[in-house]
Amino acid sequence: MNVVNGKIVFNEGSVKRDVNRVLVTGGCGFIGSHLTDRLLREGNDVIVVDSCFSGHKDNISQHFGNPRFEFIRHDIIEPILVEVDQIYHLASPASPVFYQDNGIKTIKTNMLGTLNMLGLAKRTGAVMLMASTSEIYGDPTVHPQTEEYWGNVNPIGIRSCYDEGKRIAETLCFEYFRQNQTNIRVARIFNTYGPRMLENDGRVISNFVVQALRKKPLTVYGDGSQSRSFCYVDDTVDGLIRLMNSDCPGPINIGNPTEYSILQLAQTIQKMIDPSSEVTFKPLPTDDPQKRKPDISKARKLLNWEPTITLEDGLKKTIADFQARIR
Ligand SMILES: O=c1ccn([C@@H]2O[C@H](COP(=O)(O)OP(=O)(O)O[C@H]3OC[C@@H](O)[C@H](O)[C@H]3O)[C@@H](O)[C@H]2O)c(=O)[nH]1
Repeated sequence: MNVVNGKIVFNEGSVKRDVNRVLVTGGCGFIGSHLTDRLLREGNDVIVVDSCFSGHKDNISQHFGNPRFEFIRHDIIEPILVEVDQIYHLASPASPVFYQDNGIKTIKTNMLGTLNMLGLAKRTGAVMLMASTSEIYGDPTVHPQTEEYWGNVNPIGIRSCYDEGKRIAETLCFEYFRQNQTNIRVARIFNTYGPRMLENDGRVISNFVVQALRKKPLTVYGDGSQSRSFCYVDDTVDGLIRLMNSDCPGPINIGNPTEYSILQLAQTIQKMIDPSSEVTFKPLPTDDPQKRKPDISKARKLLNWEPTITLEDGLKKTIADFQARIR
């Protein structure tokens, strides 16, 4: 930097930084905290912004005291002024139990929160990665789901606060991209699991693991013929980072294409934890998607990414984590 005729002049390249300043919204959550770990490991400066509505400070407390790390308790439905180079926008309740608990808040987080993050990206010139979801495909009539599929969402159902919230978030991203050339990346994240899921999270893997460990029956909803494809969190995080560092706006499916019925999943977890545990059948929740499996051709081609961790290996790590946390 020089002062010429009383004015501050930056030399070319003088404002270039050798580290990225990265904002992670929802950084206290399950995926957000694993992402934060990896970004810090790779030498980035990380600011986590989280309202702690469904995330927990405990997930990031290992970084307190690290000068490269900051935590701000803030609800992104209100704007925030920070200077950053990259934004990973993950903030939103994601488990059906949590996002349905206060549907209006889920909509506000995804609509107003995304608007605020896009405004921040526009002002700072940061790249903004939107954590969208396979739920935007609703109860899909195309299988496996490609990014070209527009989805089958009930706009007034109990899941729509999340599904439509994420759909409007994607729309906002692409309007900012078209109107302002805001640098966006849209990831459609499929079912993800791993250490740090809450024991009362309500999602299927955490429910089954906790139930089997506590010697309670595994609660299969419906007849268990509905399917999902489960991606271990480290693979998901790797996909998000590759997408951020690519030049592809997306949308891109990030998920594991190996499909299981929910009954198969229950039997796998039973075998791994306690073969004598029971399965009990409960009513299927309204609008529960019948099948889900990502087509990841685009991620393979554009990001050179695919999941590397098998369900069995991922479950071993997840079970060990729950074993250490619960009695
Ligand atoms: O105890 C349970 C919990 C869930 N289930 C079933 O297991 C399947 C998966 O349910 P989950 O709640 O784990 O997750 P869902 O696939 O319904 O939704 C998820 O989709 C992708 C992400 O964006 C979100 O994390 C979440 O909305 C559903 O068919 C559900 O009915 C059970 O059979 N028993």
